[in-house]
Amino acid sequence: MRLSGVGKRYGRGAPWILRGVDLDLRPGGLVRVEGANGSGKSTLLKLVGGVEAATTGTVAVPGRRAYVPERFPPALPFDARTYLLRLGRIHGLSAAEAARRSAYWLDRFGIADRSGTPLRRLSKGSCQKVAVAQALLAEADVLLLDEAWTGLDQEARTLLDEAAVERAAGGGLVLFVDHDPDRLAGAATARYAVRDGGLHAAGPVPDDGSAPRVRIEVTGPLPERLPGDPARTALADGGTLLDVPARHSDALLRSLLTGQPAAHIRSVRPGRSG
Ligand SMILES: Nc1ncnc2c1ncn2[C@@H]1O[C@H](COP(=O)(O)OP(=O)(O)OP(=O)(O)O)[C@@H](O)[C@H]1O
Repeated sequence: MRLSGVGKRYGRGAPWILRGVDLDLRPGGLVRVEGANGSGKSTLLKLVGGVEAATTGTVAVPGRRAYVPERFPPALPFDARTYLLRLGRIHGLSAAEAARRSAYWLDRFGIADRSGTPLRRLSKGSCQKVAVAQALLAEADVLLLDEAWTGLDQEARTLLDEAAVERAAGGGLVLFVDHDPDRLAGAATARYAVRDGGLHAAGPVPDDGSAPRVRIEVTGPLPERLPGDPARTALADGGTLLDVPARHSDALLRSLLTGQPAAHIRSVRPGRSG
């Protein structure tokens, strides 16, 4: 994904919100965007998401994009299931796949019993779950989360944390804004700050090898891609030893347990640090 010389203002004569922004991000990144209120974080995500057009410069984002806006319009004339099905179709899924993924995320967020409720009658928290679900079901190449955790209960926040990590580990690029400075702190691969219309690298999050790791011994066939991109060592008895940073271990274990066919997990142990 690449932004080149991007500027944005909302109308002729209006102040520039962003100017001369260059950004080059690779798949697999989990990127935090920070900045003061009104600095232009949402504007940046909207440009990447194709929701707003750049005033100057070019925005090149390959693949499928999914976006959770800061504010979800609650007055949409759909129930949750119909809305997710439609969004799934817009994301390019077949009707059957859209239905399968909609049901999966409604269930994961614990609102399957409200799938037929009109969105305007759902609580704010449930509505936010639907807003998040529509983006997750896309399994997008670029996932944009604009304060998507706000309004979610703790369980749903954790689920979204894991889903974001999984998307990045699965080769997606995730950009997120959140007021909690610790949001995905252990998992983020880079941070950028929007300031005075410019985008400034706030430093890559160091992975100096000193982070705790987890070792998982499995048997059975493994997919090519796994959350956390674990190091793999073939064992003499045909099993495989997977070694991942601990922050990816939940996502990895879930993926192993829910894979088709599910892998057989023989042991899970703390690994080396440093
Ligand atoms: N559709 C719009 N029309 C006019 N001005 C807008 C529009 N959207 C945003 N702005 C203005 O652009 C500036 C940046 O807004 P933006 O929402 O991108 O900032 P932000 O960093 O995400 O802010 P916050 O942290 O408060 O959500 C603000 O001054 C805002 O008023």
